[in-house]
Amino acid sequence: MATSVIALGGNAILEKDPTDIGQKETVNRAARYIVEYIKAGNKVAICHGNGPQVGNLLLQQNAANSKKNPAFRLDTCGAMTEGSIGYWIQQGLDNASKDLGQNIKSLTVITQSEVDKNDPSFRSPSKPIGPFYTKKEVIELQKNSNDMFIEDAGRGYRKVVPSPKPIKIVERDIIKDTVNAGIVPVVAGGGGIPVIVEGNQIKGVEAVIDKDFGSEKVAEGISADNLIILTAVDSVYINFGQENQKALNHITVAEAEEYIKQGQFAKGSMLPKIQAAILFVMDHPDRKAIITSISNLPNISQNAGTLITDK
Ligand SMILES: Nc1ncnc2c1ncn2[C@@H]1O[C@H](COP(=O)(O)OP(=O)(O)O)[C@@H](O)[C@H]1O
Ligand SMILES: NC(=O)OP(=O)(O)O
Repeated sequence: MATSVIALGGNAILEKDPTDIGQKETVNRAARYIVEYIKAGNKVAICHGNGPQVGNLLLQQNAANSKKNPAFRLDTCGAMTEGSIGYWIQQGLDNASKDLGQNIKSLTVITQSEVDKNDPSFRSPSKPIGPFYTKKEVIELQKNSNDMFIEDAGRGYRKVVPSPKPIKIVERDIIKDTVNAGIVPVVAGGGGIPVIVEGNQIKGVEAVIDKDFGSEKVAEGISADNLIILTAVDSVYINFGQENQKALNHITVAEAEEYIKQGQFAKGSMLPKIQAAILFVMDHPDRKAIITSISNLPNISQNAGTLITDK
């Protein structure tokens, strides 16, 4: 029985409809595919992104900010998205499981990821969160705030926040026990809540971890065979968005590194997925990383999506 970490992208969850109902519909669709995947004989841990969701939540917090009802900080907002998206995924799995005659049990682990307080990303925000804006809207927004924005993979501008690399998952042992007990854990949402360790104390920090790196850490921690990253595109492309774009069916670590050098993968979107895939499969000929869309999950055994292997 193979063990897979399946990571659902935040933008893939909030593809069109930003309401909770709309996002739940996408999650329900994904949950059905995941239940089918488990039914076919796979053990699974589920991770998810939170970029759009945590950014939107922060906007809601700030819009209502007052002395009596102060806005929460980013680490707490991250925890809130682990709860809300975990709830959507658990409910989706429960309902799909009943529909498909399975007895799948799942549970959400509010997960913390330890980061280095000196991580260079604290000085150089790079993680896009929240909605996409036009250049004109950004100029307006910057009149009243110090927020930083970047252009995100040809889709518009987004606010960026620090995104330190996860060093280790605080709850890694319990996650492994859960998988071994045959329960599907929903873990490391948004890459895990970023925390630093001071002495024997853990403390939240204001940042958003890239869920691709968080998922990779989970995959390492549970000795997974496969890291499956589900996003809004069916495949990874070279010359993405241009007339001559070409889908990549299978690449090795060496080829992926060459494409990175050529700048083929956008920072903050496709690049971390490829980097996480490389980290996972490098020097592990038995491991596979697959990047594809949610709707392609049923087709990955027929070579859908982009497969990344060591050699
Ligand atoms: N080379 C590339 N191949 C495919 N997609 C790319 C590439 N470069 C950038 N992208 C963009 O990256 C997006 C995936 O990143 P992102 O939206 O951050 O993912 P997530 O679903 O994890 O939130 C794709 O939907 C696509 O718009
Ligand atoms: N935290 C995170 O990486 O979220 P996305 O997958 O939504 O970018």
